[in-house]
Amino acid sequence: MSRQDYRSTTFNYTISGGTGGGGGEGGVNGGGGGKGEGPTVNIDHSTNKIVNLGQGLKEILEKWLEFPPDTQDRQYYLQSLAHQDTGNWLLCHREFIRWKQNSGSLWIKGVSGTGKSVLSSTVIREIVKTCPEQSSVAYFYFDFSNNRQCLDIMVRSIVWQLSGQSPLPYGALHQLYKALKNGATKPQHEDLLGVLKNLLSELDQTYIIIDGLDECHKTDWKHLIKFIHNLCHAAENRLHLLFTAQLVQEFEVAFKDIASITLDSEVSNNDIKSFVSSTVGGATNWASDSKYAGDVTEQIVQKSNGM
Ligand SMILES: Nc1ncnc2c1ncn2[C@@H]1O[C@H](COP(=O)(O)OP(=O)(O)OP(=O)(O)O)[C@@H](O)[C@H]1O
Repeated sequence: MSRQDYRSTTFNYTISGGTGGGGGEGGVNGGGGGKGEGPTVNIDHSTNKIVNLGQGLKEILEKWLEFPPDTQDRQYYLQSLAHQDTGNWLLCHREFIRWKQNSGSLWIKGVSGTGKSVLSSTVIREIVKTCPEQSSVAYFYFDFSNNRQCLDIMVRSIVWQLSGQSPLPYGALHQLYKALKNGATKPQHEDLLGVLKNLLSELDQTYIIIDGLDECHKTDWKHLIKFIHNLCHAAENRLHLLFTAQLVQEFEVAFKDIASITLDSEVSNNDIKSFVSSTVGGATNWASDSKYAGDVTEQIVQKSNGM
């Protein structure tokens, strides 16, 4: 359903689970209990956005999904590492521009340490900054250090982020919550995939960026590959999916038909040079002397071999 269709639709919400009213005045028999009231949802009909989830529908759904991480912490951290202007080569790359402007998938691949995660954060910054207001963005960093290595956590996080950007925020998720006995049952992988497909069909241009597929638990790889393939074929024409991963055989085989950019020493040398030359220039020893700085930078860049 498009945004336009929502404008002419009336939504009836039945929400259970509110708090009962206070007890009545004590008498010989005690007073009657107050009237229970469910959480209220207010919809701004000019935008069809939920403006107030009343007594915590959003919180109820978030808890039901076991608090999906939004990984903004990782985004901020990686952007703090990115040396100024590094990654610009990618933003100007023909394949990247094609991906940004047209729906489809793009795989950024490279061995460990070639800067895939930092580049992902640059891509996310670029998309958030430059894409039209009606587009939606969700991202996830698989990450050993934060124990974010499960496919299930990634799916919950992406569903949660996109739910908040839907024309009817959290509507599809709330439907699922109701269908699963008002949250008595936890959603299965397939349930969440159904919500994700709904979201993708109702959202305008949607950008999903997933960093570090190889950092997902290997036991989940089979399902992860299936998930990526499903996304590639869902919601024709409106999903832009970018993911990064090391060059492992399983991914090479599974994603052989997906457009890709390989990070090798050739493409990353300019970024490395920019970083090394600013570090050498700021050194407090002989290396920063203009007589030697150029040579020192060249030697380090050569020895770094793209990492
Ligand atoms: N653009 C950059 N500016 C400054 N430092 C960078 C940049 N890119 C990478 N680095 C440095 O290199 C390190 C490794 O980068 P990153 O984690 O992005 O690589 P990766 O390819 O994702 O590695 P892995 O596959 O092992 O996860 C970073 O922690 C950072 O110190």
